[in-house]
Amino acid sequence: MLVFKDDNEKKVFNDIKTQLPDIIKTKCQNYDEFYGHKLIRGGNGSEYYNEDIANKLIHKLCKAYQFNETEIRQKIIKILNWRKDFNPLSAGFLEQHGEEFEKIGILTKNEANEANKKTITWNLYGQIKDKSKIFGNGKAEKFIRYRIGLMERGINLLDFDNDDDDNCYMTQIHDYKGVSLIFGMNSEMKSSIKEIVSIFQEYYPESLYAKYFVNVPNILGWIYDIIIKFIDKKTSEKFVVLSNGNKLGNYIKNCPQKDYGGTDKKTLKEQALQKVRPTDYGLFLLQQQSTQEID
Ligand code: HEM
Repeated sequence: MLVFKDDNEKKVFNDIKTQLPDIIKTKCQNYDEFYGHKLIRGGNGSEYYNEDIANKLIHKLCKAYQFNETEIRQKIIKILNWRKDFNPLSAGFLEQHGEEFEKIGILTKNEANEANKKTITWNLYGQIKDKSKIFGNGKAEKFIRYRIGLMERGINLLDFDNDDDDNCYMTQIHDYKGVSLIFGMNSEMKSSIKEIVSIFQEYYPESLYAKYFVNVPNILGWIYDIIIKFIDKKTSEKFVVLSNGNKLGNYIKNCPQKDYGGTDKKTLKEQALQKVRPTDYGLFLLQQQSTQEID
């Protein structure tokens, strides 16, 4: 159910919903997909429109920008144009990113977990032994597409059609186990992190519930201090840093017992989802792109 604090919020939501077809037509190159779903009725792929889901996503956008109508309009234009140009659906479901990236990213979904901790993206960044393979010259762009691809697959595991709100945000975990204590940050690594963080902040509103950084050696606290400078307060309030990975079970009860101190006997690798399917509309758009490319 959509919750409005007052009549003004409801009015802003209704105004945005009414204006969306025109905004999308005149300012967004006709691109009407957000988080895998169709935001407006009619047009190409009209059979994929689901009003409940569209309402939920429009409500998310309103909430993200505190129901400020002008700001919501501007952000929608930015987000949809970015989605059209960057093509995160392709990064998530079509592109092959290479084994060196894939082995550090895991997605899990556990219905038994607490609300909005059911869908989890795990980033095993401590396993990066050779920084140059990920952040070396010219690699950064590939890494960014991989990371956004993982984000998109995570978004696809969320439920926007349920009445309850218990799986419409995701949780993310960074595991720095194994990280070298003399890990320096080269400029390419710093700028990649900065870019990913800014893409998440700008283009993935209301998607993150909580973010845990585990197995963080105290001696690397300076990295946190550098990165936190370019994170907005609304995002950083969701961060929890744990030097001991086994404490994660205090926050996510059913996470793997092994390494993370939860109750689930399955290891993280055993829990990892092998394949995530795009939404029907996402698949339709991807198929259309490949037909256009062949034409
Ligand atoms: C092994 C060295 C590290 C690597 C390769 C690494 C990698 C990354 C990457 C790629 C991101 C972009 C956001 C994402 O992928 O979700 C990121 C974000 C971040 N990292 Fe690390 N990191 C390292 C060490 C650390 C350490 C030691 C800390 C201390 C807690 C830290 C804290 C953060 C924070 C706070 C963010 C921002 C997250 C966000 O805005 O979503 N990182 N890191």
